[in-house]
Amino acid sequence: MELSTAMWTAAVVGAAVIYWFVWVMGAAEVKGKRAVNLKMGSITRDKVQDKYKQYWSFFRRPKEDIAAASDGDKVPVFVDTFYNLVTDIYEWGWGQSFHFSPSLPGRSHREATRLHEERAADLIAARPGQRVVDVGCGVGGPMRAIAAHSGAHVVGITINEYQVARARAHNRKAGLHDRCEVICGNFLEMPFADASFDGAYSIEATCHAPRLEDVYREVFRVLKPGALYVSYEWVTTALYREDDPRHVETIRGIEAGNALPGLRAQHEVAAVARQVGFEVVEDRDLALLPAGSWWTRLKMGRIAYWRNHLLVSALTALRVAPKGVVEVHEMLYETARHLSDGGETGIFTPMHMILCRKPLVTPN
Ligand SMILES: C=C(CC[C@@H](C)[C@H]1CC[C@H]2C3=CC[C@H]4[C@H](C)[C@@H](O)CC[C@]4(C)[C@H]3CC[C@]12C)C(C)C
Ligand SMILES: C[S@@+](CC[C@H](N)C(=O)[O-])C[C@H]1O[C@@H](n2cnc3c(N)ncnc32)[C@H](O)[C@@H]1O
Repeated sequence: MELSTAMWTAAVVGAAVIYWFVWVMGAAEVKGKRAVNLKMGSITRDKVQDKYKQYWSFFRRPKEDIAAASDGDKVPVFVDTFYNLVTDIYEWGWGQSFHFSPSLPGRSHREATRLHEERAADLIAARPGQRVVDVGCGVGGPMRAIAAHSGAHVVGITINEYQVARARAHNRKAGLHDRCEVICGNFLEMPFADASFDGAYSIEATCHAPRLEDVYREVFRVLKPGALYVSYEWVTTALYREDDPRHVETIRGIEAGNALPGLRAQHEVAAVARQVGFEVVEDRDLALLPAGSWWTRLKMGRIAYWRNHLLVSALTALRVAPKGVVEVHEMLYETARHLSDGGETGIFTPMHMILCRKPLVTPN
């Protein structure tokens, strides 16, 4: 074979391999987001690396420092930065629902995710004609599943402007835009009138609040008397020991890689709900047996994470993805390891469920 023919053949084969690697192997978990389209939310390309560094130096500190009054107020700003950095990577590698669910034998991750969301809708007895608030809605995976399942009108709130745009685009595409609304705002000061909702839910979102009572008090305020609220909380369990360095490393790793100002203990959740005025109807960990383990999906994804790492490194070298994406991806890889350690040891759960009711009459 002539040299030029060999070179052309190599070029064509190389291009085919890159195409296969990026567009076929690197296909989004849920069609729509691909590696070549990774944006970093509303951060401009040249600022991604700096924003990541700022994020990391804020959240890698011990929770006592983050919780200090002055820095506690900065948490929502850094949570917003976090979601600018990770939203596209989450959609690309996980899908439109940014949460875990118990694995179900014979069912796909997508089905298990949907059933976990529908369970929230059933717990608050959401039904057609009702107005329900999704506290910390992400790009709206749960909102669409819940609106479709229950027939209720869902209003989602997220601190991140980029997620609002993504959620609205997905709602329109799913034909659910007349029943799913999304607004940008802080769930610690919701822009909603008192007693304006028939129900509320939050899925793996209130863990970003520096003080759980602040978000629960807001949910209480916007609910009508008698209305139900369900939350899936990220907490440490009774098996967590502060004097075990491996436990501490796992929990610190989970906090730093997920923009958390400090995980709460499982037993604190119901006490906070009562403190703001709720009646606690049910309070239990949905991860406990007979539930299938939620962390197997993370462990099974390891080969895909390596492929993704090579892909983001190549795209950064080619200047398709902005500088900083590789670091963000590495942080997520690390956090996935801490999360599955937390699940396997049983010291952490992302699905402690609390179901509360706002009393018909609120005592003075
Ligand atoms: C509720 C929260 C988010 C929970 C999960 C949706 C995400 C937690 C860790 C994330 C991921 C870790 C590894 C990534 C992988 C390296 C990459 O190649 C593809 C995306 C990941 C799988 C990513 C997906 C989302 C998570 C599972 C928190 C923030 C309160
Ligand atoms: C892990 S995501 C979960 C999203 C969604 N519940 C889901 O399961 O797909 C957490 C969400 O909480 C939102 N959030 C965190 N802090 C917030 C705040 N102070 N105000 C409003 N939204 C907030 C984030 O923007 C994000 O949308």
